[in-house]
Amino acid sequence: MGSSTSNLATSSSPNAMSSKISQLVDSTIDENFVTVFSKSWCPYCRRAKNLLNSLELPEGKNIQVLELDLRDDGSQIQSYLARKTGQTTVPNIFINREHIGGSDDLVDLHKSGKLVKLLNQ
Ligand SMILES: N[C@@H](CCC(=O)N[C@@H](CS)C(=O)NCC(=O)O)C(=O)O
Repeated sequence: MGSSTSNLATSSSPNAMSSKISQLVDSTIDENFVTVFSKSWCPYCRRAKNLLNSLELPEGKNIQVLELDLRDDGSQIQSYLARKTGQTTVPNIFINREHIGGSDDLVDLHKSGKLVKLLNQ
């Protein structure tokens, strides 16, 4: 599981900053099979990451985790995610570009058998 430590908190203008944040979030979701926007101390995030790590991913498919509390641009990413998905909490999970929701949504998907199908599509 990867974890990005770079950040975009620069001295750019607010508009340039927000466009960089949206590009970062959208390209991360596009370029990774699973993306988890997380916080390192969050128990729901831990549960989601543990569940995803316990499942086999097809060859070449990856999980990218961004720990928002460890980044200077974390609160801007969280605000953009709230606008994009309507979800204000972490974890905020995407699989194959599809917004899944949070930890409870992921666990429900797993219980119904749909998570394994989503991971193997
Ligand atoms: N039902 C949600 C609960 C998630 C939740 O409450 N996350 C907390 C952190 S553990 C949160 O995002 N709090 C607001 C924040 O950190 O900004 C889920 O299953 O994902």
